[in-house]
Amino acid sequence: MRLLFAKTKSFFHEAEDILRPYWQSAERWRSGAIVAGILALIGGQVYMSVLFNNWWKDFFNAIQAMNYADYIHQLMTYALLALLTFPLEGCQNYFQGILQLRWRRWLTEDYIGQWMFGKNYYNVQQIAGDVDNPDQRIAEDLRLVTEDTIALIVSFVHTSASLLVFSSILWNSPGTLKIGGITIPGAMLWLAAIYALAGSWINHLLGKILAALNRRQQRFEADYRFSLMRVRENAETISAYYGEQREECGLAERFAKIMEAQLGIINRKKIMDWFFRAYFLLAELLPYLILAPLFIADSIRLGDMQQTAMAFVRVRMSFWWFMMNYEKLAKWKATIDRLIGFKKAMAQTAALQSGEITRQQGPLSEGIRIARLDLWLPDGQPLLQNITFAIPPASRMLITGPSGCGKTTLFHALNGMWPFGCGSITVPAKGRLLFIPQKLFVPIATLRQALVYPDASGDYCPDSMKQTLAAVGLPHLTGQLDTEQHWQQQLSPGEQQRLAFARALLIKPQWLFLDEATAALDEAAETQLYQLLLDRLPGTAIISIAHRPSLLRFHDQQLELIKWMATIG
Ligand SMILES: Nc1ncnc2c1ncn2[C@@H]1O[C@H](COP(=O)(O)OP(=O)(O)OP(=O)(O)O)[C@@H](O)[C@H]1O
Repeated sequence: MRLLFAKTKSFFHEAEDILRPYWQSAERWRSGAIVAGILALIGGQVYMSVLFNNWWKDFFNAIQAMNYADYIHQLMTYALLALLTFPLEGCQNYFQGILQLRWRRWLTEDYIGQWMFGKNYYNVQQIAGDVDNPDQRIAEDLRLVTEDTIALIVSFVHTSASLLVFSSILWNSPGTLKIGGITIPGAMLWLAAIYALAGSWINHLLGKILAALNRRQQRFEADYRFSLMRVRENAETISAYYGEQREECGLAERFAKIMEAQLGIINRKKIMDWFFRAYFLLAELLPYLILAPLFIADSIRLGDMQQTAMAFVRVRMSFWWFMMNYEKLAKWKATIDRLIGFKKAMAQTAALQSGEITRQQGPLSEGIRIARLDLWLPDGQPLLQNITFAIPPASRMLITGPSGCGKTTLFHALNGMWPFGCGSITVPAKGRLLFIPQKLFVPIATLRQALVYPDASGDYCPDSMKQTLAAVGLPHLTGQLDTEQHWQQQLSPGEQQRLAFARALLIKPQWLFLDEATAALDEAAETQLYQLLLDRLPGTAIISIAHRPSLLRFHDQQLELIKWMATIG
């Protein structure tokens, strides 16, 4: 029990970290006003339900007295009450929706910011742990957490207010219970409370596994969606390998996991439904077991019996809140758990970034300097050791070495993307570094935007874009600057590499890092593109990773890496 209490306390503490920041943001006053509006509407609804409760008494008393005029009068009153009630709930739903929208927008901006900050979106993939599908956490979990938190709190407040009001009605109700000759005061209230709380507890025991089952299912759903997306993204390669059967098997395996998780949830819900049905059937009858004998003995009037029975239902339903919302609470907890995982992963990656590789800024004239740099794999195994070299402005360096020795990782370290290691990297405070990675990224956008990614296309002159495209061997694309396409799928790997050179020529960085940037091109094209770089960017330092010795003539230094150390030639 103590363990359960400690666990619950720590969960709510962590949940507070997810939910509180919005209510401390600049939006808190506006949203606070919306919350005040919702509370006022809830108050109005509870007040109306008390009026309705009184109406039931008067209505049945009119029937019992066989008073037709009063009966008609009660019907008119009902119509009036109904007219007043309708807008209250509609307005409350509207305000709830607006509040959810604002909260979700704020959280989404905050989470996207955290994800993008300090290359977290990349670094998070390097660390082990519970960091699956961050995209789902941002897109779906933030929607769910805002929707469900508001819905649960609003319904809890509504229920508590109803409980308070109807408890007092029930406490003063005429239903009495005698045990051993002793009259129990507020017997109907006790009965409603005990029955509902006992039911809620049994329901909790039956359903406590649901949170874990829901979490598992959400994870499998996200994995499945991601696999489908990968098939779409890599359609060409899969098709070239005739990989359909393998993909079908993979998708079927992932889908089977969803089925299995879903079945677990269905089975658990089935047991809970059986219990719920039996519980509900008895609950309907319960107030009349006490009130009907009193009515038959002529101790109470029909209207009093109906009013008490209605109040009994309201109190029972209020105590039942936990049971009614069990599944929603389980889903809400699963969502919060996933967001806590996301936050922890972001904190973990932020801690990695402040690792043992020191990055500092230096004067432009001294260029980039690397001193006593060791690089490790994420599990701590050494990759490269004691690397010291400098890249002066406008110099040309070729980095070679056997596959897997750590060339790309060295680039990642220079780019601030590899936190595992120690030593120091000094980068000039001024002057732009541009990295052209092995796997080029071409956004789904207009060619104009794709060409100068990540810069804004409006900063570049269309004529120079066209001229550069023609110079790198893509003259057929000059007329398509405003065409929006999935360029990565449409362009051949060689064309994508030409596009990367065009990007470098337009952006004109002071330091240009090329990671096997001509691997998909023939030697003639490679020569032409490198010559273009030397001619058009004479002030740019070019650092290339390549396997082909033919590139040596475009560079004046060679850094040869072998696993665990480096030699400069
Ligand atoms: N996130 C990671 N987790 C574990 N190991 C990694 C990770 N990233 C890279 N490695 C490993 O580090 C080693 C160096 O990889 P890197 O890509 O730097 O090699 P490379 O010299 O550029 O190879 P190539 O010439 O084939 O491109 C490889 O053995 C690779 O498997």
